[in-house]
Amino acid sequence: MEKTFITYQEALKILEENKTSFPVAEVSIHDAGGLFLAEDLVADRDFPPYHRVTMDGIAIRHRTFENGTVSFPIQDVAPAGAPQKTLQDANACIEVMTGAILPKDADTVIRYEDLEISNGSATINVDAVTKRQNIHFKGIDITEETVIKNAGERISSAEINVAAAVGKDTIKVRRMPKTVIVSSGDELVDVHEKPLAHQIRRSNVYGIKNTLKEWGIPADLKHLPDEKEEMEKIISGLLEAYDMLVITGGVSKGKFDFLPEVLTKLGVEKQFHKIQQRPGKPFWFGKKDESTHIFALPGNPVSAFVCLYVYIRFWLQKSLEVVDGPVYAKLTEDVIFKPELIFFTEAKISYDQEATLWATPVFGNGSGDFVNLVNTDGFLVLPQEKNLFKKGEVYPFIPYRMKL
Ligand SMILES: Nc1nc2c(c(=O)[nH]1)N[C@H]1C(S)=C(S)[C@@H](COP(=O)(O)OP(=O)(O)OC[C@H]3O[C@@H](n4cnc5c(N)ncnc54)[C@H](O)[C@@H]3O)O[C@H]1N2
Ligand code: MOO
Repeated sequence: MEKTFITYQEALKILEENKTSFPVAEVSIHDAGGLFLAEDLVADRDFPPYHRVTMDGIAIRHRTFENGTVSFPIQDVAPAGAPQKTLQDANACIEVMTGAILPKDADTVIRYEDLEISNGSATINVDAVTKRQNIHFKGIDITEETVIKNAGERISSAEINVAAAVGKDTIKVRRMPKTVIVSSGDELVDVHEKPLAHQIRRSNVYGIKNTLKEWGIPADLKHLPDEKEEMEKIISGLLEAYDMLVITGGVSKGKFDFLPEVLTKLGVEKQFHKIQQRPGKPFWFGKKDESTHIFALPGNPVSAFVCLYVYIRFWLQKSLEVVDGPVYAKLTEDVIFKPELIFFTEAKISYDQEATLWATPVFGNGSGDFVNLVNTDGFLVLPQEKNLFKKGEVYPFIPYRMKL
């Protein structure tokens, strides 16, 4: 019976065929972290832009030292932030500070720790002084007009540093989809409410919202009742207002699982419904007018989590043209899984001293047991074609936890 559902690979193929491209927006450097570059970051000058002194001390001409001079009268002081000085006399020195421009006609810097300073002279008290030491030479890191980071890459703090250094107070980025996360089900009350005996809090959407935030996508939250007309009215408005709808619950076979029917009625074209997998089988994906993408995740929190990290992440990566190879981990123990489904196993990871990543399955009580997610780090992808997965075998691993 499962065969009427599509496979994991087929689902990925359909998602890729339905990738979109996000428009370009210009944002302040303060808000660009985590977003994707829509322009190259280019060096506006050499890095470093001048011969930069890297130690506090004196600058000399090395030839003079080579010829036997160890005491140098101090001609001047060059602080960081002052225009370049010139070493007027080859037998003299200039005191230089870290970050200063190397004085003209000097070629070597000796740090204060290797000097004796008295009566306006610096005496070198070490034998070894290498020509050009303690200087970060102009353009050695990168030269003017070189692309430092290509468009398409994600902006981390390292790219923010570079953007600031090249004078970009605004950065062109991909504008992420305007997103709403929608819960459904009359058993759900909001986080600040006290649930009655037959109710639970709608926890799911808060976790999904946080994940999307980590991916650079702020999202609004909405709730749908299990009532067809009301559901239709609300979703119709959301389809107008948002680029991406992430809905949880109401996609299975229950008497109140109206969602697929309502979406179809509102002109959303179904691309697939149900995948040969556990958990997350009832996952539904569709789009409206090429512009609005709708991901209806199963209500069970672990299933929703799996579909978010496996499929929504994949669709976003394809839409942003992110190239991201899989992470692999080794099983610490045998796993037997009989159903002919791909199995996304909750697992905890650890590294051993050979730098091998190990994954230990931590089985909770099914896809409703979201407390178990607190004890794990991601999902091990155990393929459909096998039933026995042996200790030491390597499988793709999809992490959901960032480790510092
Ligand atoms: N006869 C069948 N029943 C079910 C099937 C099936 O194939 N045939 N599939 C099962 C599977 S697998 C899943 S997964 C669930 C998915 O059902 P729905 O997507 O319709 O989700 P709901 O029924 O609305 O909710 C399931 C479960 O999750 C809780 N939930 C829902 N939303 C939230 C939320 N925002 N925060 C926390 N918890 C939430 C809800 O209370 C239910 O307990 O269907 C199986 N049934
Ligand atoms: O496969 Mo459904 O996704 O529980 O548990």
